[in-house]
Amino acid sequence: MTESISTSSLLSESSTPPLRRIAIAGASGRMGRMLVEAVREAPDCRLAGALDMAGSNAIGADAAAFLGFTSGVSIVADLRTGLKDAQVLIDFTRPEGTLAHLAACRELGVQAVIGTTGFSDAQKAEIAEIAKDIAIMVSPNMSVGVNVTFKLLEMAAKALSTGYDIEIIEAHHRHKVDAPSGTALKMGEVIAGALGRDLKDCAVYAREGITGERDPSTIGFSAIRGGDIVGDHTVLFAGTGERIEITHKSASRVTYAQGALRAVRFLAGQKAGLFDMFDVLGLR
Ligand SMILES: NC(=O)C1=CN([C@@H]2O[C@H](COP(=O)(O)OP(=O)(O)OC[C@H]3O[C@@H](n4cnc5c(N)ncnc54)[C@H](OP(=O)(O)O)[C@@H]3O)[C@@H](O)[C@H]2O)C=CC1
Ligand SMILES: O=C(O)C1=N[C@H](C(=O)O)C[C@H](O)C1
Repeated sequence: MTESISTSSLLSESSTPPLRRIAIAGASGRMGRMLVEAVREAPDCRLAGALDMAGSNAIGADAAAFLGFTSGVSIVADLRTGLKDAQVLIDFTRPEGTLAHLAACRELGVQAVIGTTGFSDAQKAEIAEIAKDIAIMVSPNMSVGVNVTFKLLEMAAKALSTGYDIEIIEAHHRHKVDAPSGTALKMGEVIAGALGRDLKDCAVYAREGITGERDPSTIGFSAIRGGDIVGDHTVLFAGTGERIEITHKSASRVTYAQGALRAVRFLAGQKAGLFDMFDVLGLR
C-alpha cells in the first residue's frame, strides 16, 4: 500500500514539468506584450518580473493590464527589483538595454533568452564573455520555420555555389529600427559559411548610381520598411535561365514568443554557456 502511494506520487512529480519563473524586459513593447501573454498561457511558466525603461509610461502598470488581466507583477525600471524573483530573463529590447540587463543577470545568476537584434561585433563579444558565467540563448529569430530555413539555405548555397547570384531581401514594419534585419544577416552568414566565404568581405548593403556590374562573389541585401509587415525574408539564387527563391513569411509574432519559451525550457538544464536556436531545436 505504502509502496503503491509513493510510486504514484513519484510518477506525478516526474510528469509535471518544473515551473520556470520568467522576467520580461521591454514588457510593454510589441514582443514584450506577446511574451506576457505567452507566459500567462503556458502551464509550466510564471511571470516573475517585468522591466521597461525609466520614464516609460508603462512603469507602475500591471504587466498584463493590456490584456484586461491582473498578473500581480508591476512593470519596473529597477533591474534588481525586476529580476529578484526570476530564474530567466527574456529580452527583446535594444542592444544597449540588453547589455545592461545581462550585466545584472550575471550578478544575480539569472539565465537569459535574447531576441534583440542589431548588436555590434564588440557587443556580441561582450555577450559571449558573460555567457562564461550564466546560460544565454541568443538568436535573431526564434521561429522554428526560420531556423529550418537557415538549414535549407545552407544546402541550397552548397548546391548552387557557382553561376548563381545571391540576394537577400527582407521586409518589416515601419517601426523597425535596425537594417538589415538580424535574420537577414544570419542568413547571409549561413550562406557565406557554406560557400567558404566571410560575410564581412562579400556583403553589399546598398547600391546607388553607377555601381558597375555585379561581382559574382557578393551577397546583396535589400531592406523594405512599411506598414505592419511582421517579417518577410527571401533569398534569391539568380542563375542564367532560372532562379530559385527561398521565402519565409511571418504572419504573427506568436511564433517568436513560443520559440522564446522553448529556449527557456532548454536553458533549465544548463549552468553556463552561449546557445542558439539550433541547440534548442536540435538542428545543429
Ligand atoms: N529574435 C526574434 O525572434 C525577434 C527579434 N525581435 C527583435 O526584438 C527587438 C524588439 O522588437 P519589438 O518588440 O518589435 O520592439 P519595441 O520597440 O516594440 O519594444 C522594445 C521594448 O524595449 C524597450 N527598450 C528600448 N530601448 C531600451 C533600452 N535601452 N533599455 C531597456 N529597454 C529598452 C522599449 O521601451 P520604450 O517603448 O519605452 O522605448 C520597449 O518596451 C528588436 O531588436 C527586434 O529586432 C523582434 C521580433 C522577433
Ligand atoms: O523587428 C522585428 O520585428 C523583427 N526582428 C527580427 C530581425 O531583425 O530579424 C526578427 C523578425 O524578423 C522580426
